Amino acid sequence: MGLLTGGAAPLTTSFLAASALAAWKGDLTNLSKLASYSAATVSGMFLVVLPAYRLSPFHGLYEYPGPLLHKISELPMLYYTLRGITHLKVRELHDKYGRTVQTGPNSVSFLSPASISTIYGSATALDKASAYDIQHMDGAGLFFMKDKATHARRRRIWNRSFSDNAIAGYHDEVVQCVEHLIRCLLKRTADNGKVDLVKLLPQYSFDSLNSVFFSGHAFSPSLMDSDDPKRIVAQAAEFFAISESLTHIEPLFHMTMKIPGIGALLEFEKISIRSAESWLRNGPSFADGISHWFDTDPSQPKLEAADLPIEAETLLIGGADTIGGVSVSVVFQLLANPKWLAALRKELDEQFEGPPAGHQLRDLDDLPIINAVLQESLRLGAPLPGLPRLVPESGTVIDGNFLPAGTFVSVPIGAYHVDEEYFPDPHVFDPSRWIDEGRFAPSKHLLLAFSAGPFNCVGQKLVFMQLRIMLAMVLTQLDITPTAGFDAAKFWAGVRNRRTTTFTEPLWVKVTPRARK
Ligand code: HEM
Repeated sequence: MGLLTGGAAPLTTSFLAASALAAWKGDLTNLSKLASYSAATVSGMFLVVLPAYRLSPFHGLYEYPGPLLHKISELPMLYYTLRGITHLKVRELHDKYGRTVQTGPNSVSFLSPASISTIYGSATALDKASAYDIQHMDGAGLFFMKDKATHARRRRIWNRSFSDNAIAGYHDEVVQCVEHLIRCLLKRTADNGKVDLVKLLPQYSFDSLNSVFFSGHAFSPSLMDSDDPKRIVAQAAEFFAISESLTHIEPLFHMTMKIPGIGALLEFEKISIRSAESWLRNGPSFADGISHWFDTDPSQPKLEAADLPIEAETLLIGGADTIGGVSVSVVFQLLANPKWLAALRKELDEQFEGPPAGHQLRDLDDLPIINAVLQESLRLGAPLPGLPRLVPESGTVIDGNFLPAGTFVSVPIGAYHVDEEYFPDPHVFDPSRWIDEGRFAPSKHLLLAFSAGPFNCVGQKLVFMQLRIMLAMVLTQLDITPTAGFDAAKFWAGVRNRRTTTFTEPLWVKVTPRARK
């Protein structure tokens, strides 16, 4: 991960000190000489010695295939991340070098179900890598916890918000938010003749999370009404993108955070702190998501109030930014694949006569097409990239390869999801790959969008519930037509991924009340 890692840090330091001192020869009268010898030595170190070491048989990853530039420096991966194209570039690396590729001086990427099981799976899961230290808020948050025992204790608290009962309790809030979305889609179309889904759907997603988890106390007014003048959606995405990029220059992270101007990018941390304080001040107005963490049952572990800000940050990014991006992807896929839009509408029309009443929306779990459409959209548009894990002291064997202690390993989600061997015709949007004998079959293939094992996504049931309700209500009540000039290939080529999915192209549509035949 880091520029100085790759097993070379001790070697680097000793070499540096020894060569600068040797050149200086103890001449106390000329300290500036020491400075210039040191500068020359540091440059030599970075330009010659470190790369030579990283390419040498003394380096633990010598045997691993990968491009020379990646073997000597983390900079290529940093560059791809800054451009939001890591998922595409890592796929290209695997196409060229095979199922195992060295992507950085100390990082190896694997592409196989067996490696998923070794790296992330329950029994053998490796620890989270130091990339998870890239945050500087006070308090301890689930997402950033690396120690498995501490993590498991906090996870028990979070799990309470995602029990079947808890999720059923969010149903009315979710329905009300989609009703609000529908009004907003119609109003923006009426006002401007069209509406940009890239802008509106993430606003909807933040509003929905605010209602469901914060009883609406995180921010006010709603982003769909205000059009987000404080740029909450954009700031969350920028925050996520910066964190992802900094994982490649991790040793410089804390230094970077002190640079004037960079701190302003952490405005999102302040939003999270204010959201937590507001919830604590006002309290829940129903059994909202956060209220489950402060359960009054004395036998249950509770969250410390001091940890709420960092957990609020996880909620706003992990729970809202993700669903926002996936909502755009799923609607885009339906517009780009009218055959599947028609199939989904048919399924919904057969299930409901007219727009479904709120209570009817509780029974969408068994409908094959709506669930398969979501699963397929998550395959092609998974928001999170590779999730780095750390090889323990003893080293480990993955796919028959020995990895030395301290190596960062991962399975790149985007590259895995378009692997021909596991997903034939991988770039084709084909929900039928998730349907078996007329039923939704999520385990027909291995989807990695929510990761696997002890650190997997705690919110996945809520994701499906929320997106199913959105699709069912919107498609039974509205007609959505792309505006003239809709270019599916161009839109999809503009998808960028840096832990957050962003879109360089707008998705303009016209929305009208549905004309029923
Ligand atoms: C489409 C939507 C979502 C996707 C694709 C997604 C994906 C993921 C993935 C891949 C991870 C593992 C991250 C890692 O190991 O670094 C994760 C973790 C997590 N997700 Fe999600 N997520 C989504 C929505 C949500 C929602 C709605 C919530 C909460 C409201 C949520 C809360 C979390 C939390 C708290 C973690 C950390 C879990 C742990 O360490 O135990 N996510 N998510």
